Amino acid sequence: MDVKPGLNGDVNNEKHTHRPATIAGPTNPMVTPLLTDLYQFTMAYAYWKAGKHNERAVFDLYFRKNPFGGEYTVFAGLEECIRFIANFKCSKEEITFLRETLSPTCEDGFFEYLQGIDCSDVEVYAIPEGSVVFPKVPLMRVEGPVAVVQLLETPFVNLINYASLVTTNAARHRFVAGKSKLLLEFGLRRAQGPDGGISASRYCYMGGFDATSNCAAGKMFGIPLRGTHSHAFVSSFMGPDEIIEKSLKSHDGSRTCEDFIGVVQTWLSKLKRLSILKGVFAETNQSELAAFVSYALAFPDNFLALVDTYDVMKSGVPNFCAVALALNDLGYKARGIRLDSGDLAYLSCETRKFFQTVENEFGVPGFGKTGITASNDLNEETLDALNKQGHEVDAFGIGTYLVTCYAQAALGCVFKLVEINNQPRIKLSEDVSKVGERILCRHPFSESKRAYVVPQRVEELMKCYWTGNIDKKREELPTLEANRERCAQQLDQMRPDHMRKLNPTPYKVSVTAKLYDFIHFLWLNEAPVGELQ
Ligand SMILES: Nc1ncnc2c1ncn2[C@@H]1O[C@H](COP(=O)(O)OP(=O)(O)OP(=O)(O)O)[C@@H](O)[C@H]1O
Ligand SMILES: O=P(O)(O)OC[C@H]1O[C@H](OP(=O)(O)OP(=O)(O)O)[C@H](O)[C@@H]1O
Ligand SMILES: O=C(O)c1cccnc1
Ligand SMILES: [Mg+2]
Repeated sequence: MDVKPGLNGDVNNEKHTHRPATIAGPTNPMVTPLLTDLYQFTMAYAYWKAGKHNERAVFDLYFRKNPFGGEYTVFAGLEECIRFIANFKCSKEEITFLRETLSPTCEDGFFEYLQGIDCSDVEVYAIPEGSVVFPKVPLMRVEGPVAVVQLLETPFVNLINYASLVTTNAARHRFVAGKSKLLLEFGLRRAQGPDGGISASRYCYMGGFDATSNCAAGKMFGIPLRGTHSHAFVSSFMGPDEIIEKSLKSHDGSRTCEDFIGVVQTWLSKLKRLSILKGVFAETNQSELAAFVSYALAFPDNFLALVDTYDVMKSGVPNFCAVALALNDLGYKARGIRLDSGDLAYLSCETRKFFQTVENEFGVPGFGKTGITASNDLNEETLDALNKQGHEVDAFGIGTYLVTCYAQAALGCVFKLVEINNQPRIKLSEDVSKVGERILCRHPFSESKRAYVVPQRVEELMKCYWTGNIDKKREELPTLEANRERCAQQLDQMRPDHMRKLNPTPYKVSVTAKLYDFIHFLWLNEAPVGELQ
């Protein structure tokens, strides 16, 4: 089943002028100023009490290690951070709650201050969402009054962590599956709660999946919806006698077949009589056939059957072919089958042979190419194993391992203070070099590792996504589709040896000689010097 919702319902798809008057609030209404750790509020109070709350601070958000044993990560979740700060305001109820929660010694002035704060003094610079990023490289730089930015730590890390992790997981599944395969995200039932499910669908699409089974995500983000049917549907039928309404109009509407099930039975007999299929199957399960016929009558344009409820080769596939051939008589093209158990490599190859036999024996052009979808606890390893064995699967439906990020539970993003009141300063802007200008690139920590490089392309990674200063240029938030394209383009530029699953070649991020000197100066400055007695 294939449904392509319109792109309405997503504020992202609204046409923005240069500076939209408003940015919509967070997708999840649970994302409020209180969605933070208690210590952010206690620190905010202590900053305020010390008269430090308005000191200008800079925090960097980054992660220390690529997930899944890989050499790359896809950055995601930026839009939600911007939606959050664009609408940051403590409600009266939230202030009352904080007043009751924090120590009774906290002065009233603090709560008046809290009531008044928003993020108009905050600036956010970030790498565009959907970019391929690497450990220890700042993904976001958040500048503003220290007490306010401190409150943003937990929600920002929360919004980036899973988003980037699951986008990377999706990208990794796409890399193993190959570009030609259709990837369907089927994880909602196994996701970590409703937000986990919605986020998984959104970010798996960004990371390279083609569609989701999650209707809410389809509506909210315009992600194409796809689906088949379940075993319950098949086992709910007792036999063909249950089907009362047996007629089906032809695709062009010119005629009506009054006994569709009769035509299906005739095709099943013809299949049975084919000498080439002797020994492949005999009697098929009639309740399964009834289920397939019913689904075909309901969706003649989009007929897809789950064929493993009883026996794939002895029942499911022949039953599917009988229904598909009857639909073909009426000008419909069946979409295909889904395999959800057993040896998916073997069964997909056997099914393909069966389809090709039908095409050759009955002269139905294209029948051999009827779609084969596979599901059942798939992950990077099983996709890789299927590739190595050889298979005939066109589409993979992936749930549990994808959306729960089973192979690694968290990315481990951090949000660290790097500057307060201009101390210490890292003037990255001065480090921008020019194309053709030879520069020394250094390993950030290993002194002997360095190389001269002549840049072919110079690109400023960080852009300003949020500022209250109306004279400053602020990047518009790209659509999900644009982020998805960016992600695909960036992944395409990666060398395959950095992408492979087993022992990928380390991707080297160097620093300029100037930054190297600066890091080492700071480092040495902070390290205490011992005194030998
Ligand atoms: N050819 C294959 N090579 C490697 N892994 C495969 C292959 N075919 C299927 N798998 C994977 O093997 C696992 C099989 O799971 P399991 O042992 O539960 O089998 P099943 O067929 O689902 O059995 P059951 O019918 O009892 O649920 C799944 O993770 C599936 O993705
Ligand atoms: O296997 P996943 O990657 O999580 O993909 C989603 C699974 O969810 C559905 O069945 P469910 O697992 O609910 O029941 P089943 O195992 O009995 O088919 C579907 O048939 C898939 O097998
Ligand atoms: O549509 C499907 O086939 C589907 C959807 C969710 C989970 N498993 C399968
Ligand atoms: Mg299952």
